[in-house]
Amino acid sequence: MNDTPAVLITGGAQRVGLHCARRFVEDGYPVIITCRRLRQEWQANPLQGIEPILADFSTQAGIERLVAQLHERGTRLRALIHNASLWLDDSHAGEGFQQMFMIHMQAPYLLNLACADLFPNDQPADIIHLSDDVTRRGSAKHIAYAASKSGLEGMTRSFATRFAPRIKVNAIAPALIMFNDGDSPAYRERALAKSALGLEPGPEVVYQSIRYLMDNPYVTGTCLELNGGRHLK
Ligand SMILES: NC(=O)C1=CN([C@@H]2O[C@H](COP(=O)(O)OP(=O)(O)OC[C@H]3O[C@@H](n4cnc5c(N)ncnc54)[C@H](OP(=O)(O)O)[C@@H]3O)[C@@H](O)[C@H]2O)C=CC1
Ligand SMILES: Nc1nc2c(c(=O)[nH]1)N=C([C@H](O)[C@@H](O)CO)CN2
Repeated sequence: MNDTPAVLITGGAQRVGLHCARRFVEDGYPVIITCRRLRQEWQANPLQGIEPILADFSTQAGIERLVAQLHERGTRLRALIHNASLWLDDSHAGEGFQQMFMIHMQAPYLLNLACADLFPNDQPADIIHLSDDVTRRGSAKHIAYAASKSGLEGMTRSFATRFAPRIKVNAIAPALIMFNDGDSPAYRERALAKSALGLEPGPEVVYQSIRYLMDNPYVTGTCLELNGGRHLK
């Protein structure tokens, strides 16, 4: 059995998380991802080097089940990457707020507290929170989403203080990384125009940012901007 500590990516079954999971495998890391459902396509094309664990963070019990599973199987962690996310607008009102609080704040909070002991003491250790550039200015249409991501960024500093010097804790605040299939041409044009660089970079820039934070021993308690110069517009 490979006893190299694993990289755990929550919500890693698609898009940014799955890209990063595959890149970590290419770079020699064992990878665990969480997802709420296994993908049909994995029957014909199994995930190489990536172990999926079913986990739903919409309830505290679901989060605690993941904690128990990781301890029961003796998981050792190199990095815990909180990628799982719901991007809901405010038409979802209180239910949406509750769900995004659970996924963007409660799950990282409980997992960080309960899984800190899974990091070996004598090796580099990282926790990385995936936030959003929207925390910089807020969002008129995603108030609850922005609030929950702001809370996640605040926890970055708190956990960095609590876990230093053993575990580094940082956040990444991306702006547009990759569109969703249903995004209209008009929406895409508007989104691209919001940044100085005006591009849809794709998920590799997130992997590069994660590796920067993991490979640099002198960075903790920070939030790395990854926004194409949106703050310049
Ligand atoms: N894409 C972009 O342009 C941007 C992304 N970001 C951030 O980067 C990260 C990755 O983005 P992206 O790949 O688009 O994310 P997705 O919207 O594709 O969501 C990632 C995963 O989150 C998981 N998830 C959702 N709800 C729950 C839940 N209740 N319990 C457990 N897991 C859940 C889903 O897993 P499953 O499908 O298995 O249920 C989903 O696959 C996110 O944190 C996002 O907020 C920030 C700015 C821009
Ligand atoms: N969980 C998600 N969060 C976000 C997504 C997404 O697809 N899933 N997408 C965005 C947008 O790209 C936005 O940054 C630009 O329109 C934000 N967060």
